Amino acid sequence: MILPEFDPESTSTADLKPTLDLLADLLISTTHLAVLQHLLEAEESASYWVPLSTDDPNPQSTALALLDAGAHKLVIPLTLLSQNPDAFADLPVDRLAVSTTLTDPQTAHHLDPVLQLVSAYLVTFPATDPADIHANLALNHLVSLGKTSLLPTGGARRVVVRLPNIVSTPDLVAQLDRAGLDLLVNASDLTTAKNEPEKLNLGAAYAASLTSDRPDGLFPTLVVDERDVALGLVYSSVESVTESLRTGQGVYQSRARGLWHKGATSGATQTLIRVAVDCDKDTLKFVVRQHGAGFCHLNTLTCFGHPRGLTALSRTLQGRKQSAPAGSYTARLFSDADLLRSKIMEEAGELCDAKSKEDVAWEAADLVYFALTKCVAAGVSIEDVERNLDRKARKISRRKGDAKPSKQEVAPKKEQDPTPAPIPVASRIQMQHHTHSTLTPAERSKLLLRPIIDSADIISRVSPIMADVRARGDAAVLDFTHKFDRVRLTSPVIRAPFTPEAMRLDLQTQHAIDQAYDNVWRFHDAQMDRTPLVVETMPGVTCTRFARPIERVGLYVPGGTAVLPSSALMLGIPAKVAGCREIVIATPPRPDGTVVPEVMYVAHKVGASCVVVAGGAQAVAAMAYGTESVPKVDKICGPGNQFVTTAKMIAQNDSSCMISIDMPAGPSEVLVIADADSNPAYVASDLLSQAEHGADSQVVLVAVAMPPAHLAAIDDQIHEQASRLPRVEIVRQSIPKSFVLSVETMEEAIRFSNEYAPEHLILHTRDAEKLVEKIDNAGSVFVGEFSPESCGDYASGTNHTLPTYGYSRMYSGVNTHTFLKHITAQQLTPAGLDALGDTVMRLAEVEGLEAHRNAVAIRVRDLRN
Ligand SMILES: NC(=O)c1ccc[n+]([C@@H]2O[C@H](COP(=O)([O-])OP(=O)(O)OC[C@H]3O[C@@H](n4cnc5c(N)ncnc54)[C@H](O)[C@@H]3O)[C@@H](O)[C@H]2O)c1
Ligand SMILES: N[C@H](CO)Cc1c[nH]c[nH+]1
Repeated sequence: MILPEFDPESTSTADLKPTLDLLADLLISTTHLAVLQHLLEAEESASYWVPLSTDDPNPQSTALALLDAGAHKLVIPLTLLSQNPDAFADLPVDRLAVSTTLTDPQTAHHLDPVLQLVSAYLVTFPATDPADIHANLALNHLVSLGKTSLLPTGGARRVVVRLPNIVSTPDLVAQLDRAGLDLLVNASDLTTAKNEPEKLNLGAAYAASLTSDRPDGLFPTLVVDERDVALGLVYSSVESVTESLRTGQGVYQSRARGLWHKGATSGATQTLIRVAVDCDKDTLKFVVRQHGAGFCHLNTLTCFGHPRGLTALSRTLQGRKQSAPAGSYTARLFSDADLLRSKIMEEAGELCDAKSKEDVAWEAADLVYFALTKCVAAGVSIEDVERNLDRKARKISRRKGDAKPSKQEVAPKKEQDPTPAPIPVASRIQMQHHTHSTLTPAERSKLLLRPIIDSADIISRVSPIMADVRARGDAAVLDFTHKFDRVRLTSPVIRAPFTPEAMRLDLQTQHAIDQAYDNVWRFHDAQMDRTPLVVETMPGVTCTRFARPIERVGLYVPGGTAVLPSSALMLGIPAKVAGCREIVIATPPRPDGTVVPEVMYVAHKVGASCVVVAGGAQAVAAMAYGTESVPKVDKICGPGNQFVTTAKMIAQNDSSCMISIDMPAGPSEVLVIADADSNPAYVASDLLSQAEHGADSQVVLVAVAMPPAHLAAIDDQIHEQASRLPRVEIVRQSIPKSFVLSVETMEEAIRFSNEYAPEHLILHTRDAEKLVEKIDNAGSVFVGEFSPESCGDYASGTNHTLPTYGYSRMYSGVNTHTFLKHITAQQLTPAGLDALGDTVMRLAEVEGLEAHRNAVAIRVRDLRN
């Protein structure tokens, strides 16, 4: 067989790539990790062999990362493998190949010691004479290695040779094949075109390895769908294989009609997904995506009738999605996400409870039905799910597979693990890169946007929750807590005074909270408006403005993926400084139904009247409308996920509950401006500190006139630091959605940042303090390399509840004024009224408001008589 070699960084062979993918095995000739990563992520059906570089400083972890990312075979240079065979000894043999160049045939035996470690040899012979292939000592030795025993996982070792000084022809392929050797052919030497005789035709080269035991020389060809369901049996010829690869369609050899482009007349065409050959190379398998009524001329999917099982269910659901009658149960399932969610949860519960074989099969079938409905509703096919399973199966570093804490009814109390987390090995964690000068205006505008949230969908999920809490009060809050937080509580409220046990902390934590409290208090206390504003606008006319606290405030402290006692400080302190009469704190429960002692301690310090043990929209609704036990408040403040933020917005617009909110404070973001003076490790650490908040966090690096090596150092730091984080799985989701923007000047950087209006802005630049006056939009600015955002997040004094999504253009972050309202007053003396009277009366006349005019006229008349 041939093994094509493809260079992803060369544009000249890019057009051939989709065809090469059809042949399954493909050697990718780059050791550029980011490029490999990108290819592996996009891979749908091919099997990539990827090389490991001899220069790799940590080949063992790169090997694991590449295999986890989906590489089918890792090609390790012989020097690397021989130096440290133990480093690769635990990796699966069927996923490893060894590569070497043999200038001296005598050195072929150097390959012997690694025999047990690999399932393939990739050997380059720079000086092989084609006439001498069989006589060649080294090749013969390789042939014998290839025939050495079966692999532990089944299958045979492959021996692939690269003969750079020999022109590749179908005859050469056939000759090598008979000796048990495969030929490596560079993609630039291959073609699918009919009129490029100087190149090797891919179809002819592929077919050269086939043998036929039929008098007509045809090859029986099994046609299957992507799930390997047999659609029918046909025949192929060299010509039809060539044509099929050229067109990417199912093309066969009809014994009656010659070359047969399947579906050309019926419309039931096939997209070719993969071609494979059986173990003795006399039968082909074509994996196709079948279009139209089906493969069979009788309009059934297969020549053996209609499909069964998952294929049948998937097709039925696809059909129903197109045509289920409005109002039918299936149509409701497709359109009502909550109904479908409840069914999936219900069936999952029933499956867990099932005992007998029959019951388990019955309940599993029900669950699969609703799970597949969810897939079809989301445009996901059963083939997509199987591809996903296959990808997961290729991962070799396994997760422990414990249930997530939020999915356990009652989780044991977390113990602090004294050993540092091991470095999780997986694919490279990397931000996208853009260059400002090459962006079109549309591309630039797109970078200014945040990941889109389907607000209509979230509103439709949050509104029923809020309505239910409004109607059923505590009972609804408890039900939603059970549903979303998996905890069955008896009361949603813990009232002050809180018990010492509930607030018990170790001394170090208590000291840290106390110090943060003092700094945040100092900064917010300084913001307090204690002295009324008094202005005599004209003699005898005195206007004043004075502040009063908002009486009752509700503070939301997030607790979904991380519990944030720091948010309790950031909200509770300004509320207390402002003098709010009632402070209510809401936060989701832990799996055991309690609230973390750190939040309880802060609640106590700020004088909260109670802690509402609920999260999400139900907590917001409880504080907005009030329930039997949750006090109704006048204003709700605090950050949270999309459910929390949407609930706050809905409540604010519902005049029946009369509340206000602080601002939309959604998923955390940071924009870092860094220049060539910056420290790559510091820059990366700041970006990661926000990327770890949630999968929807967005972090941006604006790199000013930064040399490529400096940028690469930041990239490397991001990967290295991220790989060590306990929340690496979250970072893995947020970092690829985030981006680096290279700009040439500081002016461009500031302009972009002001338009982006980040929640946090960090300046890693020379003379950073001089830039501050140029900042027009940002929630909070961190100036210079020794001012990490973490200080503001916890303890320096500024507030961390800040506007996201670009709302820093018009909103301030939480501050003491958030909890105050301002009342104005005025007092006029007789002389003042006499002096101002005519102006007011004239303006009232202009507006046609006679009673307004009269209220002044009646007094002025007295004063002037
Ligand atoms: N902008 C800021 O100032 C700031 C500050 C701190 C945190 N944050 C952000 O706050 C967010 C906190 O989010 P979180 O999820 O960790 O905690 P959270 O407390 O905001 O939300 C958790 C709650 O969401 C509810 N929920 C979960 N899934 C649901 C579903 N499918 N339907 C309805 N409700 C559901 C549950 O009741 C759960 O208790 C993060 O995005 C973080 O970045 C922002
Ligand atoms: N960075 C968050 C504001 O977006 C606040 C926070 C809390 N804990 C840690 N950080």
